[in-house]
Amino acid sequence: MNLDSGLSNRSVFVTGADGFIGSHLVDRLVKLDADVHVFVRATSSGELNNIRYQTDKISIHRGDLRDKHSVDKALSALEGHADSLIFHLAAQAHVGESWERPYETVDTNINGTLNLLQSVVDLDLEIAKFDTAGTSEEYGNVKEEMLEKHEFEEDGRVLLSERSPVNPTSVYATSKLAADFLTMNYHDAYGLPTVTTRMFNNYGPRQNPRYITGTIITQALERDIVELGNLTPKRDMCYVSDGVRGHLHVALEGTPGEQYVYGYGENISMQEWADTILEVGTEYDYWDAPEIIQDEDRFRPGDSDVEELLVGYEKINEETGWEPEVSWREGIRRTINWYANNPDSWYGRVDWR
Ligand SMILES: C[C@H]1O[C@H](OP(=O)(O)OP(=O)(O)OC[C@H]2O[C@@H](n3cnc4c(=O)[nH]c(N)nc43)[C@H](O)[C@@H]2O)[C@@H](O)[C@@H](O)C1=O
Repeated sequence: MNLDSGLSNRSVFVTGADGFIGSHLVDRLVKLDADVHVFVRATSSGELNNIRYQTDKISIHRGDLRDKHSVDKALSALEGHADSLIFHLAAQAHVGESWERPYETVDTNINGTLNLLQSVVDLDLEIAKFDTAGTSEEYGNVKEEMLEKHEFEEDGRVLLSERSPVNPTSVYATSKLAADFLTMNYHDAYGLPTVTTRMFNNYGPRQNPRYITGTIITQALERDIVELGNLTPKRDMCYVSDGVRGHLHVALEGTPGEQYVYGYGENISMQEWADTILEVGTEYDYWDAPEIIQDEDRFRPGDSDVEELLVGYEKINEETGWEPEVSWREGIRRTINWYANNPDSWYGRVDWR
C-alpha cells in the first residue's frame, strides 16, 4: 500500500504521542508529510522525551484525556479539516501497574476513550477514521471450558483472531476491552468511522524498560545477572515499526465498524525470548554471558498464559496488505543497539520489576 499518497497533508490527531508506539507513529507521520496534531499530558516539567526532535514539525495540544474540556479544546484543531484521522494510543498500559493503580487505569483507559469519542460527536468532526488501539491481553487466558469456542490450527494451536472469545484477566485488559466496545458503540449509534486494532506485544527502541524486552536488555547491559518473573507465558512479539504500519494500513484501508487483530504470527515463551536476546547481544559484543534468574516474588497476579497460540492476521492482510517485515533477530539487534546508545533514557532509573 502506498502510505505516502494517503497521508501527505492529511490532518492526523494522535493521543499517547509521547509514548513508545505513539512516538514511532509520529515519526512516520512526519516523514509522510502529514499535518500532525498530538495530544499529550500537561506535565509540570513539560518534557516531551520521545518526540523531542519533532516538536517544531507538529502541533502540540496539552491536556488530560480524563478532562473532557481539554479534549474538546484539542480536538477542535480538526474542525474544518475533512477526512482527518484519529489514532487513540494513550493508555495506562502496564499490566502489573494496573493492579497498583486500578482506579487511574480504569479512569484513563475507559473514561479517556469515552471523552474522545463524545468529543468527536459534540464537535461534529468530519473524520475519515478513528482507530482505538486495543490489546491481545483482552484474550487473557484461554481456559479449558472456552476451548470449544476457539478455532485451531492444524497443529493443534489455538488461533487467535477477530472471532476469538475474550477473557481479560487484569484491570488493564478489562479496561481496554471496555474501550474497544465503546469505540464500536459509537460506530453503531452515531455512524462514526471507527476501527479497533488488537495488537500483540510490541518491542523496540524507546520502550519503557519496565516491559520484558527492556527489562532483559538493560539488566544485561549493566550487570551479570538478569532477574525476571514468570518465564513460561508465551507472547507474540512484534517489532514496533510493523505495529505502526498496521495502524496506518487500517486507518487508510480498514472498514469502519470492524476490528483488526495483528502480530508477528509466531509465539515464543518468555524464557526463549530472554535466551534469544542474550544470544543476539553476545553475538554483537554488547555483553558476555549474563545469567537468567527466575524469581517467584516477581510473578504477576492474573498473568495471561496462552499455552499454544497463533496470531492470525489474515483479515488485515487480505483487506490492507499488511504483513510483518522485521524478523525477531533483526528487531532485537536494533532494540539492543538503541538501549546501548541511549543510557540517558534509562540508566540508574530502572525499577526492574
Ligand atoms: C499486548 C500487551 O503487551 C504488554 O503486556 P504484557 O504482555 O504484560 O508485557 P510485559 O512485557 O510486561 O510482560 C510479558 C510477559 O513477561 C512476563 N515477565 C516475566 N518476567 C518479567 C519481568 O521481569 N518484567 C516484565 N515486565 N514482564 C515479565 C510477564 O509476566 C508477562 O507474562 C503491554 O505492552 C501491554 O500494554 C499490552 O497491551
